[in-house]
Amino acid sequence: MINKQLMNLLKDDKKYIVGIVLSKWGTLLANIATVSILCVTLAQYYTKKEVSPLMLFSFVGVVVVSLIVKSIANNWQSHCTHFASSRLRLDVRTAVLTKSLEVDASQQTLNDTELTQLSVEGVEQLENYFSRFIPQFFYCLLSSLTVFVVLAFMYSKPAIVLLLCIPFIPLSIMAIMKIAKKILGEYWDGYLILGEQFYENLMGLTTLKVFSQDRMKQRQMDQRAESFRQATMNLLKMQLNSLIVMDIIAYGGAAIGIVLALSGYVKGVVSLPQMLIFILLAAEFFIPLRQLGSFFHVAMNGISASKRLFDFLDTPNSPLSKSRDEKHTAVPTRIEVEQVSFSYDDDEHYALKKVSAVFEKGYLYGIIGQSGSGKSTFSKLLTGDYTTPLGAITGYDSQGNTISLSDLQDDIVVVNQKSYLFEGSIKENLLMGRKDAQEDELWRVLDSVTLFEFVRAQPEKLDYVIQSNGKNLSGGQRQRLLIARSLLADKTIYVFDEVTSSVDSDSEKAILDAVTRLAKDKIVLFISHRLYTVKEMDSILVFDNGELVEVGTHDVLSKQSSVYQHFLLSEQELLEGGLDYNA
Ligand SMILES: Nc1ncnc2c1ncn2[C@@H]1O[C@H](COP(=O)(O)OP(=O)(O)OP(=O)(O)O)[C@@H](O)[C@H]1O
Repeated sequence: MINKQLMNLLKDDKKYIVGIVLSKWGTLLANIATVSILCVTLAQYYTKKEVSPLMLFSFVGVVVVSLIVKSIANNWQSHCTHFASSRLRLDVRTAVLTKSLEVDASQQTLNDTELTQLSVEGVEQLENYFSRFIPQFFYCLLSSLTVFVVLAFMYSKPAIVLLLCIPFIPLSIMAIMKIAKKILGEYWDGYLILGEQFYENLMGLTTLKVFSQDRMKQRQMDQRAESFRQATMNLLKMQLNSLIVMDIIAYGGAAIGIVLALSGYVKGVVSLPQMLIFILLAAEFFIPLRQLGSFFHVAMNGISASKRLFDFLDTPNSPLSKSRDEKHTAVPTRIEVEQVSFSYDDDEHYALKKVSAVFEKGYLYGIIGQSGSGKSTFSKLLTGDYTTPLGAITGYDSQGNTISLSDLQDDIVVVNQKSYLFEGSIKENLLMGRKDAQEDELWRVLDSVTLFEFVRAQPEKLDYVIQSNGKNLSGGQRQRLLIARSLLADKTIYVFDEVTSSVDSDSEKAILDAVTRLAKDKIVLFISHRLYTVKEMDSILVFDNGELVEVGTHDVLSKQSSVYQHFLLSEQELLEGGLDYNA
């Protein structure tokens, strides 16, 4: 019932749980005092047909003090609950986000949608575990003991009977837990799959409409929603059934206690006030346990969500991940790639096979190859999206000192098809590259990608608001803005992956000019499947079927490399003589 791994999450916040338990206990003591004085007063009135002034004074005094204690305890309880839950939510969400940055992409057990759902809804459910279930669990132990002592003090036999009924509730909870695990597993699976499909269909809605597949997808979603509804109903059914079982135990136990107290009174073993106190407190004996039962169901949801979160948090970190505080100072001027191989599925199919290459500062490297030849995989290994134990990638500074790949990655900026522009002003998006950049620097980078005139023509200038992922920009403008942001970051190594693949010829020229200027004092890798874009570059690396087959300038390769010549020929045919490469 108490999950060790979950409890470890609380760290220093255990004091809030103690606070909640003590405040509940304070309320219970106040209740016991009120019930006792009420019963004694009623008994006096019943036997003497009057209430003495002292008794009345004691009654009012105890009720007022109890109300004050209860009000303080309630306030303290909400304070502790608030802190316990808000700190926990923040801690878990931070842990999940940090982990998602540290895990190698190939090791990710959850996709982005699942991660979002678990971090939002899953963490909310987890909060119930800590702020409701756990305090109630400890409170139950304390309250049962307290009420037992009070009742046993008056009439021990029925008090012991009540005590013997108690284990039935945890036992029934444990029995239900076994059945609940499977039902909750189905519930969460259904929830995550539904969320994932909904998100995917939303993202691809235009495509679905274009191909008239939206109705079909809608039907699929309806089916999924229906099975999720059924899983939710099964969960509710299970919860209601178990609550009935717990009600029978709790109220049945209280009824037995009341009957025994009444028979004790009839036999003259207990006095009238004792009998009344017993009757009223018998329910108090079971109510916390009954509440524990209902909190348990909510908590089970959190435990089930936490299992998935813990599986994710237990994923081993990428060997390249490191603390954000560790900063290296050496500036890389050379990268050596030695015999690097990589397979996505750890099987026989290698996306990269024994690739060796050298990249130096001040040079622009074009990387080309047919679709699927391994170009992007190569860039993902450089940037740390994926890691491989096969081969080595090492950096060197100008003195020849080595720089590890993880340090090297601090100096790499990549622009690819997945690079994102956020909803906000142009300025805000640019400042993500370097937050302390001055306005004149922003204009300079805009100018270097020929966006200066476009931005200046906007009435809001740099405050012109772009929609999410640059929806209100043309493809070329979007791509140029992404490059401007990367230039502002002023890193040492740049990887541009297919940045000209979907832009007009003016944007393409602007991008190529900017990249060529950048390479004068940086290491720049430019991945493209269009040969003519890399023709002027200092060195061209030709990938074929995962292998680096040729390296050289256009002039050398076009004379010596059969793969390059073949590539050249097929592209020329495709463009139907539109470009003369040997010009
Ligand atoms: N995430 C992935 N999981 C499994 N296999 C992958 C993954 N990404 C790429 N591959 C495979 O790895 C091989 C190399 O792909 P890669 O994306 O590196 O090629 P590319 O040269 O960049 O192609 P393109 O020019 O079309 O982008 C291909 O066989 C591809 O199917």
